[in-house]
Amino acid sequence: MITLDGLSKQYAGTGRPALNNVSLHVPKGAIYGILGRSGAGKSTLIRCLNLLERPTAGRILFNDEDILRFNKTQLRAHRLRTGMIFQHFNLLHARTVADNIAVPLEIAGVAKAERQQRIEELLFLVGLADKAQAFPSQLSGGQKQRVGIARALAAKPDVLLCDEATSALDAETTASVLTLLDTINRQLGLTIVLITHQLEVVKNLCDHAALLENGELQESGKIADLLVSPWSRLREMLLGDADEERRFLARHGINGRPLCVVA
Ligand SMILES: Nc1ncnc2c1ncn2[C@@H]1O[C@H](COP(=O)(O)OP(=O)(O)OP(=O)(O)O)[C@@H](O)[C@H]1O
Repeated sequence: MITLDGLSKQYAGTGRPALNNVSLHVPKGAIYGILGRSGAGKSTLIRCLNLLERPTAGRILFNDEDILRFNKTQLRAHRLRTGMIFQHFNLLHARTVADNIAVPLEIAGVAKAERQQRIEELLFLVGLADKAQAFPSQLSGGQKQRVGIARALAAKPDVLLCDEATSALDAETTASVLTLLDTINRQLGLTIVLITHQLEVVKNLCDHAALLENGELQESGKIADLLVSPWSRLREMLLGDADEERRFLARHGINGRPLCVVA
């Protein structure tokens, strides 16, 4: 579905590249978590996926099409097929919930009656059917992120990009937003790419993961495969105490203990 091939990004006037020769593959329907510390290059990477940032080298393939070769019309269509949610929600404060969700539909030129129907469906999907006429200032953080998710899904994208989507939320609200993302992935078959510095997000939601450090990809792949690799640092990071380890391994289809490590 998405392939990054030798992706690099050097911001003007900086010594070290923010991304250095990053290659990875996100299969269709995956929930792909990209982990890294502050400054690792996560935001740069996710912003390259809809060309909010333009890489300085490499290719970005969506379904085998190189988006760096898109003209303006193709790029506009690509951005509608690529929904995005943000740490601080980025809602329009003067617009109601319904009118926030309408934004991508207005950009796509969807007629008013169809827009209204789609907004109702989306509000139901994210559990905010009674909040259509509320303003963002009247919502909790978790509710705001649900509006962000509904807006990101409005134009029926193939991919949802999540930029530290739960970093501003408490643990309980984070769990409910992760459950919603999991449901959307299953029900709509949506591919999700998320960046986070929260290990818990990758543990609780993702089936694929990558680790970025100083702009370089350290490792990447299916979590079930990383868990049986003796060299995997992600494996070390993801496995907690014995009980948690048992549950986590079972979730990824690896049962029985002790963990059988294969080369
Ligand atoms: N617009 C910019 N101009 C110059 N340098 C930038 C710019 N944006 C990011 N950088 C630099 O690129 C590197 C990667 O930054 P990036 O924001 O992608 O990392 P991150 O992993 O998302 O960090 P954080 O979790 O703190 O947001 C950092 O060294 C940062 O200072």
